[in-house]
Amino acid sequence: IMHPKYGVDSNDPEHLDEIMADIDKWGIDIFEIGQLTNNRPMTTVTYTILAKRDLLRAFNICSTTMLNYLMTAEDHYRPEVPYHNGYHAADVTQSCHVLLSLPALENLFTDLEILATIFASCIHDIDHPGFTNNYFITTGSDLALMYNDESVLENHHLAVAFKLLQQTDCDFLASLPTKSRQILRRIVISLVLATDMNKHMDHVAHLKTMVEARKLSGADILSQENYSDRLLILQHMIHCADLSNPTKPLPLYKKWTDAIMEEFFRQGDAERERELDISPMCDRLTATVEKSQVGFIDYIVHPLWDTWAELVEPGCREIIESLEYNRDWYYNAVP
Ligand SMILES: COc1ccc(/C=N/OCC(=O)N2C[C@@H](C)O[C@@H](C)C2)cc1OC1CCCC1
Ligand SMILES: [Zn+2]
Repeated sequence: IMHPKYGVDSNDPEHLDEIMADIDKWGIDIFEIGQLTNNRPMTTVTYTILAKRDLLRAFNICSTTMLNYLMTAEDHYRPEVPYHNGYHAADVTQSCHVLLSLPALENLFTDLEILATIFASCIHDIDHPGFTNNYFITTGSDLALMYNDESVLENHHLAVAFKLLQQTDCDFLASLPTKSRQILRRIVISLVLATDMNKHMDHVAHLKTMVEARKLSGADILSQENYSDRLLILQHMIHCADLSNPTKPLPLYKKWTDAIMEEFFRQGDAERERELDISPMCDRLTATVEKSQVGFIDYIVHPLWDTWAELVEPGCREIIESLEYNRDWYYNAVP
């Protein structure tokens, strides 16, 4: 049977055509895609990317099954959560899609590794409750008990995503040979676990090591990477995509900031209510939004992206310029 062009119906197909023409570009308007697809940005973006990369055909994936899985997965993101919802999943998936196409990474990854990266991106925050790992650990939640305080949310996202494959007509991996399924599952697990912010410093440290190694070896391409280095590059990539909001066009970045701050403030409200210490940046009564973003960029996002940009030189020049422009904008906006 035939499906709509982007996998989902639209109230304005011509306008959706215009927006989706930018699917390979940094800075596509994910919010606009959601408005044109009745809040299905994740299904729309992921299906379009998999079809465009010919991965559905390469792995003999039935479109209907793929769409059943994606819509079911998107239904397991919580629309009432301001930031960690289907829009963020679509954003990280599309951002990884663009990074996978960087010239320095051309022909580096197998189709299975690319399928795994796109799949990991679209489910990496599934069923996110809108509170941080630390909140679940300090409140002694069942989730923290289940995962022994270690990457609590990330383990939960993985368990939910793989469990959904058992639903009727949702196992889009059914026709993959067992060996390929095992390899894909290994990669997806390592990529989603890599989105735990506690791993941030390890990402930056390893990226710096790889940049230095390339300077010493003089090799200008990453082709000779062995399997473990290739997997590490994919882990750094999804972490960069997860922290890419400050590198996007300012109008989009500001929407992401409003969303994450509302999510953090609701956590702060819950902590105040429960007479717990209010987490940093989560107190809506004392927060300094602009200053927090300058700090977020200076201490976390810029060090990460600057090192990534050096590794994939020169493919991320414009992205870094956008980040530095946005940093100055927030710096000047500090009251
Ligand atoms: C556009 O802004 C953001 C986009 C995305 C994120 C995502 N952060 O990672 C997930 C997360 O929940 N944590 C845990 C928290 C304790 O620390 C966080 C630095 C990371 C944070 C953003 O801004 C924060 C940081 C400064 C002001 C609010
Ligand atoms: Zn995320």
